[in-house]
Parts: sequence; structure tokens; C-alpha cells
Amino acid sequence: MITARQLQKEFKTPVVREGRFSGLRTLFSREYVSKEAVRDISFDIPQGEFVGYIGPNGAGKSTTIKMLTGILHPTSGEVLLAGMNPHQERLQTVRRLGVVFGQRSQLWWDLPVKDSYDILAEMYGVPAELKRKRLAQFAELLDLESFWSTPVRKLSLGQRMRADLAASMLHDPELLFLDEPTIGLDVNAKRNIRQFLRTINEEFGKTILLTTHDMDDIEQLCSRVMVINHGRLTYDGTISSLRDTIGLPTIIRVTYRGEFHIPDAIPPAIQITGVDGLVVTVQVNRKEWSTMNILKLLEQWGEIIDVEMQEPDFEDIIHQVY
Ligand SMILES: Nc1ncnc2c1ncn2[C@@H]1O[C@H](COP(=O)(O)OP(=O)(O)OP(=O)(O)O)[C@@H](O)[C@H]1O
Repeated sequence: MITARQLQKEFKTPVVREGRFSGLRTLFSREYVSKEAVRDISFDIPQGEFVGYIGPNGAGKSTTIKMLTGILHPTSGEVLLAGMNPHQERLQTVRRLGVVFGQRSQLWWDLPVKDSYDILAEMYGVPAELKRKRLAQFAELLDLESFWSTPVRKLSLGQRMRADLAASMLHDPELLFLDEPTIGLDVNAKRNIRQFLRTINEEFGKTILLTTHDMDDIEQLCSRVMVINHGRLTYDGTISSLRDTIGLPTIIRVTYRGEFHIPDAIPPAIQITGVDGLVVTVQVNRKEWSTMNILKLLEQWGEIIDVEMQEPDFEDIIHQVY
């Protein structure tokens, strides 16, 4: 559904001159510095997949999304959306994709929310009956009714995001590009937006590419995650195999019924980090030891009555990749 082949983007910016008339001299400068924002990125996203696209600030996420959606021309490489080139077949592709930029609204600032939907429906040629049906559905899923007639500039951030999401879906696109749709939202608003995204992915079969700095968004929504750093794709796979690849330790806490005995020689992959009464805490790298084998070993030390496992936090894992 989304194909990127050896995608590159190089930005050229004039060298900034110092001293007197620096602005004018910069304007007429012929010297440029180039910045490779995206380097040799390739991937395929099949229909119905929910993919997280993450990376530190300035990694190249927005530049990639802008190239995928046809806003920016790649320096080289190829993009295909549903088999079409978004730059050459502009009109056909925009009908099949929806875009939400969390930092910018696509709605008309001074108009009531419902008027923006009327304009968008006209632009995309959505018949009145379909528009009514879809808006009724979104109004229910995103609770739009309470601010239906409010001018966009007066909406809270959470309301604005809900209104923008509905706008991006009004022409029923198969593909959705979301750039930080939960930025600045409170816990409740984030939950609502995530629920909506889950519904449109699972029930409506929409393919979604999501960019976010919120790792909870990724963990709760995405089946696959792509990591970009310094313009290059450094990881592409499932969250669980990312956990395995990084191999941060899992913490296991066992409670023994009574007396237990820790032998002098224990495998180096297992570290005892605490003994508190009958509770023993160990840290283990599950890349090297399976949970079953660890538990078998701990059982040899005494009779276990309780086991608690704490997986490494996803934020910590991502921190390692960045
Ligand atoms: N129009 C532009 N002209 C020159 N350089 C640019 C332009 N747009 C982006 N860049 C540079 O390209 C690099 C990637 O920027 P991009 O906005 O894609 O990063 P990002 O991963 O989306 O970052 P963030 O998480 O901070 O939004 C950065 O170094 C940025 O300064």
C-alpha cells in the first residue's frame, strides 16, 4: 500500500554571512551547505498495517512523511501509494490519503467546525448523503457534537485534534498519515484519540503511518515500528523483536515459601539484585536465557510461591536505539 524505494532528501541552504549587511550578503550568496535529511530509506507497508515511525528530533520523520504524501519532492528514490506516484498522479493519490499534522490544522480557523467539513466535502466531491453518514459516525466516535458550531480558533487542543481527525477521514481515504496527533494532549484526550485510531484501523481496515514522540502511542497502537536516526532507517520490525534485539534485562522477583539456598556459582547472565526476607530479585537478559529456564533454575533454590516479572520499559528500549 505504501512503498518507499531508496528515498533521499537533501536540503540546500545558503551559507549565512556574518558582519555588515549580512542579510543582503546571505541573500546573494552562491555558497550553500547541504543537509541530507533522509538517506536511502526503503520499506513496504501492506494494507491494514498500523506502523509507528519514530526517531529523535531532526531525524527526518516529517521530511519522509512530506515526501510520501507528495508535499516534498525526493532528491532521488521513489514513492508509490496504492501503486501510484504521489507527485505525478497528484489528484488521484490525494483522494486516497488523509493527513493530520498535530502542530497545524487543516480546518478554517474562523469558521465553525461544521462549515470546514462542508468545504472539504465539496473539495473532495463527497456526496451530501455520504457526508452526513460519515459525520454522524465520526461525531459518535469522537464526540464532536458539543463543539459542532464553535469556530476552530476557539477549540481546545483536544477538540481541535478530534475535529482534524474527522476532517482527514471525510473523503474515506485508505491511507492515513499522522504526524504527532497526540502532542500536548491530556491523558483522557490521548485515550479518545487512540481509541478512534484503533477503530479505524481494526474495523475500517485503514492503513496508518504514525509519527510520534509518545512511546505509549506506539506500544498501544502499532504492530510494527520503524526507527529513523540521522536520516537512516535503523530498525524495522515488531515491538517484541525490538525488545529482544536490544536485550535490556528483565527483572524477576520470586517469593519462596520458606528456607531457600542460593548457590555460589550462578550463570553470568543472571544477576541477583536483591534479597529481602523470602523475596529474591534477579535481573536477566532474556536474549540469553528463556523465562522457562530461569524459573527452572530459581526453583532449584527453594519452593517458589509467587513470581513477578517486569519487562524493560519501552522508553528505555527506544533510548538505546536512539
Ligand atoms: N526546509 C528545510 N530546509 C533545510 N533543512 C531542513 C528543512 N526541513 C527539514 N530540514 C532539516 O532536515 C532534518 C530533518 O528534519 P525533520 O523535520 O524531517 O525531522 P523530524 O524527525 O521530523 O524532527 P522532529 O521530531 O523534531 O519534528 C533536520 O536537520 C532539519 O533541520
